[in-house]
Amino acid sequence: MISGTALCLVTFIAYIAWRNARRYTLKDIRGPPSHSFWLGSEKVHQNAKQVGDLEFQWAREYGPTWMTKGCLGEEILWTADPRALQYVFHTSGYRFSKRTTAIETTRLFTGESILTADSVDHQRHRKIMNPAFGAAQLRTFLPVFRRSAARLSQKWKDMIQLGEKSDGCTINVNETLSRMTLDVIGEVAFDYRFGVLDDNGVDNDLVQAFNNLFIDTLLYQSSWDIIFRSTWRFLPQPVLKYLKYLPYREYRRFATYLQTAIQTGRTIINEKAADTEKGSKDIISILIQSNLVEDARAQLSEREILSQIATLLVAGHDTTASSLTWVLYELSKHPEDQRRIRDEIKEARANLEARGDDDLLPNDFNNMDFTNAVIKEGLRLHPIVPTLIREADSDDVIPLSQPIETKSGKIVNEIPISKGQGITASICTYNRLQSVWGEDADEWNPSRFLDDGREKSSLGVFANLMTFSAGLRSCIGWRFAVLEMQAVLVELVENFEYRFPKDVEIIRLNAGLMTPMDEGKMHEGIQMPLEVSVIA
Ligand code: HEM
Repeated sequence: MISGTALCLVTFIAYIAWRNARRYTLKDIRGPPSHSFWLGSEKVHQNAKQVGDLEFQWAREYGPTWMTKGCLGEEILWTADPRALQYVFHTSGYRFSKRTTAIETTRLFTGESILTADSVDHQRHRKIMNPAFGAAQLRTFLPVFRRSAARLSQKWKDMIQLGEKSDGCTINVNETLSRMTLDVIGEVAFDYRFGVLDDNGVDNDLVQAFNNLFIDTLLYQSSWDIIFRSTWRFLPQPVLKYLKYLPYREYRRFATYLQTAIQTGRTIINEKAADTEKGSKDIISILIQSNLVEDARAQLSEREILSQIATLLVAGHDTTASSLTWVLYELSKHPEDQRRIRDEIKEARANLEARGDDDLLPNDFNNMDFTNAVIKEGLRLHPIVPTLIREADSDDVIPLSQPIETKSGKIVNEIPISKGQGITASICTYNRLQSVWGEDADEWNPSRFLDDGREKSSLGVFANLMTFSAGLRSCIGWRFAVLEMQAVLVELVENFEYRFPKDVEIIRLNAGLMTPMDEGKMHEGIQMPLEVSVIA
């Protein structure tokens, strides 16, 4: 028995060694030492005290492109180099696919969605979803953003009034922002009222299934799970289909969420079919209409449409809530920037009155230069998706804007790679490169975005940032997210003042998204306690 197991293990390792043998190796590229054959630097990276800390250190030591060892001796190319990122995410179209581990993990909680589709299939998803994210459509969502922000504002005022201190109280801003953005996505994406901000919807099955999903599944993965996931790229697709049945807690959590989202989606779609009079303008209704006008081969199947519901819930609410949370965190440390935003709001309101309009429109938000600079700076310093993982579909050459010195002392400005080469794009490092953002790249300085020179090279879909990714697979919801952030930030800065509490140490953890926690109270889960007081 033991010799049988040993034989299987030896054969498997020999197979991996054979798969790892490539035309081009990265052996000459510098990088941190590997900690073990089985885990390489993977666990050390995933369990780093703070998201980004190791990458920032590696980039300082080796330049913006380096190599680490992954599981089972694999070589992984890391890059934050602007030209390399432009090449992988933009110029090459679909030649750099998402890696199997990333796709199959995402499939566990979104099913056959836009996030897991590749190439021609992805184009089909994107074409049908695009109309729901256009500028005209977004304008119809703005009243929902404003209404929800006003409800959140009222909720905070009630909390402050009920609190012990009359001049303010400490609020875990991430928690209530997340509830608000969940209500928003329910309403604008499916015309569905979760009502979680008012506590009515907390018992909702979908809300329950989503609650802490990524903390329970992706934060502090076990060694065996990290190694197990790294073997997925060796497994044939028919075998990967069975991952969703694995009896482990993490896999059951994903499966329960997906099943619940699909069931809820079915109910929503049946209700829409029964009420054809309503003419709904939510994302799923638009998607269904745009699907109907496509010819049969280009249409999304019912299962694929249902999967978009699971996707929009995951991609479209905590992302914006976390990004806003980090902006408020920075503002709580920079009261002078809060005041500058308030001045800008006053000016915009005066213009509004002079025009005779009722409320701020997308253009008014776009004209608030400093407020937008604050949003961009928040997205730059705190990209909630800190890394993106890709794989070369064919042999290729990665161009670099910043040449690197190899172990043998050569200076190279391009790196030849073999088919199958894993590439990790370090978004958080790119967003802090001094060569792009200036010497104060590690510091909070929204004014950098008021200086036109900073945005001269253009990577990514927004403000030269990689926070929403770039190219064909960039975030479809980035305009949605920016408008929602503008509307909510204006409401929350106009009505409240923020201070960072004493004795709190916020750290950034990797739970799928970059997640804030209070170092002294990790057991309390996601935390961003800020002292909030009402502006009289
Ligand atoms: C500040 C908020 C947001 C950030 C930072 C963000 C970031 C990203 C990133 C980095 C990707 C690429 C993921 C990958 O390649 O694996 C992505 C994709 C995506 N995002 Fe966002 N996102 C945000 C908000 C939203 C919102 C509000 C929606 C929808 C309402 C949304 C829907 C999507 C979808 C559907 C995709 C998949 C696109 C595709 O594969 O073609 N996101 N997002």
